[in-house]
Amino acid sequence: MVSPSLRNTDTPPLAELLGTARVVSIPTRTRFRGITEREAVIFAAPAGASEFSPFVEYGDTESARWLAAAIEFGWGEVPPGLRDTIAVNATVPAVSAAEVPGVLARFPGCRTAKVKVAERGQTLADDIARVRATREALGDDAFVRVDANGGWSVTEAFAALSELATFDLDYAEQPCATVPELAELRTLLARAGIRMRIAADESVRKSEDPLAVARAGAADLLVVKAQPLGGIAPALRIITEAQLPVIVSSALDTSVGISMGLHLAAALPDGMLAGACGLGTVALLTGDVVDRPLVPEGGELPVRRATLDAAALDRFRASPGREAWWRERIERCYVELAAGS
Ligand SMILES: O=C(O)CCC(=O)c1ccccc1C(=O)O
Ligand SMILES: [Mg+2]
Repeated sequence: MVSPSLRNTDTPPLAELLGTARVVSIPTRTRFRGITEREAVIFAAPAGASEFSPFVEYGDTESARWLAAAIEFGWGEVPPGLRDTIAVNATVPAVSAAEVPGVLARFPGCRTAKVKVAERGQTLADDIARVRATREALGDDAFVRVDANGGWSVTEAFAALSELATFDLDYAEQPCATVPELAELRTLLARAGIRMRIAADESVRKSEDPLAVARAGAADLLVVKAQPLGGIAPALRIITEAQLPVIVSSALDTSVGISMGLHLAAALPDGMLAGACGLGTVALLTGDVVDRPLVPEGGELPVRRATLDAAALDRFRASPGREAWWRERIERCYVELAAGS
């Protein structure tokens, strides 16, 4: 992993960082990767609002990269944008098939949907029903993807994707957890004559070496998230080196973190984007912290910074205990970054 450092930005002192920080907790509409409350730190920073929102179970070393991203976006510069709108996908959590139309309705105009599969406690039949409902709702000319979050073994993935292939999938995201498993699965699918592109997500954003999956030829495309990779500039470096098409996605951010992803997607030269980006996820939250939430309209989002809404920051303010927890986490991550620079 490119070691995160504070070298290339105008790094604020810790006191300034903490002084501009607001901790919020926003309920999700439906459970998403076990989450029903999305906690985030929002910085009212000089370059514009910025966000720090590593998932609560992540360790400090991993979370420090998310802090480097927040500092870059709030105190540094964003690269020039090459487009001013970004097409986004609908994100369908592991809901029942009957709930799929209601979820899709939150993503007006989206002609691409990404469906969560391999959820713990569910079966392949549940996945098939959810994917079928999505394909039926969107029609044959839409793009439908699945995301297993590494939840399948190679055998399970091969069996599942053999069946799901009948729905003409755009790609399968992180079907298995490890790079060797992804490589083995691709070989098995090719041998069986099943055309199915494989996207790597966790193998990029949670790996010691985000380029290992590309080097191993274990994926057809990469899902890239700005916060976990340490910011827009580090993500662009990884994309350039990987030489694979990419989808820019969110980590269930508020509109502030979504704006970071939009600026990354906007900086990518034509031909590097593999399709609609996973940046429509504000639609999965019950609220937001900005004036004009970055929710999809006509299947796309405008590339712009978000402006904070003071009343919303108050409304979603986290409890004093959670606020103290996040402030201590920022301090620990800041120390890790300072040590790395
Ligand atoms: O890509 C999308 O459509 C939305 C983002 C998403 O799925 C996600 C959100 C939070 C954490 C993990 C993931 C993921 O892609 O695995
Ligand atoms: Mg994913």
